[in-house]
Amino acid sequence: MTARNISQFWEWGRKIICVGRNYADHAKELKNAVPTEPVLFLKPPSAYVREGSPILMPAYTSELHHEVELGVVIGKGGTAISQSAAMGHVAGYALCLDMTARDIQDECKSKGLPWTLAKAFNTSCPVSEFIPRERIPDPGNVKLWLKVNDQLRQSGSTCQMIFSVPYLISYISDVITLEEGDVILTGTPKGVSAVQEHDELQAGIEDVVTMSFRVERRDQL
Ligand SMILES: O=C(O)/C=C/C(=O)CC(=O)C(=O)O
Repeated sequence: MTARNISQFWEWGRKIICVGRNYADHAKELKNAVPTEPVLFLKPPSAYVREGSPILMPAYTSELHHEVELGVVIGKGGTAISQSAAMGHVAGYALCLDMTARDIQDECKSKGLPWTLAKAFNTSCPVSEFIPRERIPDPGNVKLWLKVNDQLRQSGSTCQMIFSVPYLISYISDVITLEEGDVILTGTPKGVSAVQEHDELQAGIEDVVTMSFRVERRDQL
């Protein structure tokens, strides 16, 4: 799959499967137990936003958090993919943000409700350009960072992930068939924090890609 085709998928929309609590330090900073199995949730394709458009903070949250993540772009679909075959299904990568309405997520957690309002709103998944797989030879050794208004907030490496990319592809595809153009968000390292209207977020994968987004407030919803 070419970079051009993949960017079309983002415009047409494919599903986004997210992995929560995949870094022990982040699980602990939110006072969660370190998981023994991947924690999964979904974002719809309408969550994607590309550079040049703002992240729209829903009116119902007063605590919007950034979470910087490595996104794995699926190039060849499959069900019940083995770990040994998993990397053959990867077209490439993207730098992604999992924007999270933390106050709403906490409320949902306390009521035993799903996280949809907190995680799946429009523009909750800012993404970089497509990164062909050759540019990231080892997805288990990728340095990620995020700054808010030029101040470093997150800095981590995918070597800290609890569940590796091949494990996640295998685990997810047992439950949800993966299709060409799907993206797996692999979880965030520690350092998540709140952003405000008019903040500028910059994020990067060291030596590979950078991206920036402005936060604006959405008037309704
Ligand atoms: O359980 C919580 O309080 C929060 C979990 C998350 O938001 C997890 C992630 O999205 C992540 O770890 O990347």
